[in-house]
Amino acid sequence: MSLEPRIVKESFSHIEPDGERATAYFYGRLFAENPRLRTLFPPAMDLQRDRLFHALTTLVWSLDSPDSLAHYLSALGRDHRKFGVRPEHYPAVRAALLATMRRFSGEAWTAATEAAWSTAFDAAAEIMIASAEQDARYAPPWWVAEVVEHERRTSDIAVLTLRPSQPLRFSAGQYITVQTARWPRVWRPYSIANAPRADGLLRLHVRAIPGGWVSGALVRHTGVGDTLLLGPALGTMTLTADPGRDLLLVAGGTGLAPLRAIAEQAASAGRHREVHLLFAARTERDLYDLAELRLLESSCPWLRVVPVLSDARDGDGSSGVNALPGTAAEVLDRFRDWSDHDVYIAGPAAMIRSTATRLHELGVPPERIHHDLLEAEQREELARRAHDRTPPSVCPIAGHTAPEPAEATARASEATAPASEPTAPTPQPAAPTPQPAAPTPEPVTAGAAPTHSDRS
Ligand SMILES: NC(=O)C1=CN([C@@H]2O[C@H](COP(=O)(O)OP(=O)(O)OC[C@H]3O[C@@H](n4cnc5c(N)ncnc54)[C@H](O)[C@@H]3O)[C@@H](O)[C@H]2O)C=CC1
Repeated sequence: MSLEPRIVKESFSHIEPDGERATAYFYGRLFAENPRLRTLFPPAMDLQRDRLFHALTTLVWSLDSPDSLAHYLSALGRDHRKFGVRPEHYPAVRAALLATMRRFSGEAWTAATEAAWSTAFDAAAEIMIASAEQDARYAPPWWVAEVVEHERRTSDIAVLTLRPSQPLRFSAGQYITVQTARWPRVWRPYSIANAPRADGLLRLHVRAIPGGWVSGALVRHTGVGDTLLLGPALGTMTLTADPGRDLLLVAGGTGLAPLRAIAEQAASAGRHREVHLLFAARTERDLYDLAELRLLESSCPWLRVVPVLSDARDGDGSSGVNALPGTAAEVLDRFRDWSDHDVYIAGPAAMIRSTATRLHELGVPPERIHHDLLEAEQREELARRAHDRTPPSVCPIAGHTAPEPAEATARASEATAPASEPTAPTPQPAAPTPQPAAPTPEPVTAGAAPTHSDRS
């Protein structure tokens, strides 16, 4: 049977306003019919519901664009290997999903709607399963990586250098998900801040956000010699083949990470494209990588680095680093005509929006402005919800000591990542050595959506 995007979208619009209740029903149904699956998930399911709904929304609204849908689902299938998802998990999810749609569509649910959803789910599952199987031929489901350098650049920002135990293939601009021994089963996304290197090392820029379990652990409780788990590289904001255009890179805060990687990639590509890198931060203190960027700049005549400080308008220290006052969007017209450049933007969602809008006004065609706005928005929404949540009365992860006050709120939300099978536990602080060859089974919906989600 052929895909019926119109029917699927129409019926989805019935449940979309009721998404929160529908996803709660979905998981209730899934676990009622497959009690064994419940043990694979953590007690607090709220963030997990958000992720499922995001994945479903992406799927439904991409049905008209088969290429981008296939790309999205392939990445989702590959990424789900780290949860131990197997083909036999899909029918349980299919049954729970159809039951949910039926329940929340009311009289709008017909035989034709059911057939359209069944076909859409089967097509999606087929792509995810095939992608996972193909990936399994040359890559592990996850990587074990040793921290070989840990630099605290500010009180809340650290730059980590990691050595994966096996080669981890990626393109400059992509991100990986990270799990710490301190928070088993909780994965958070971080961009890789370097282009691929012969020695395989990866760098991450991490800001500890309020209520962020993983970011707090990576910045404050991780050191050289510690072990992390990494998921596969994901994301589409990569450098386009050199069309002869120069580059403008606009970074906001730790959004610098993927753009640094792209600058390095451009440098290694032979003909040097001229690169302008605007590093926008709030205060001079937040220019956590400026010293390194200046070093890079001094050895690369094609690179120009410009710090921009939004909260230092009255000469309160910005002069020391020769920064422009204002936001990235506000200073764009002080340089040159960007209309013949390829532009990449990374940082807070609002900063991406205002910068892209301004560039458009300045004559840069939209197809030359690259960013991950949708992921940034979802990431911030998840981080906001995580911050708003009340802490659980008991620690959700067996064997952990009581949370520190600053981490308590985070636990309530970040414990929503998929849990692993008891027989093959994910690494604990004392024994952080998972076996890539023996992934732990997870339901297919676990960790859905490469949201890049909350970079918390
Ligand atoms: N760590 C990583 O690997 C990556 C992080 N990101 C994202 O980048 C963001 C960086 O956050 P922080 O370092 O805390 O940055 P921040 O909040 O300190 O802001 C960085 C810059 O963005 C500007 N900005 C912030 N809000 C704005 C608004 N509403 N309108 C216009 N400009 C605004 C600030 O003025 C500043 O110049 C996070 O959302 C993070 O998720 C993106 C890619 C990679």
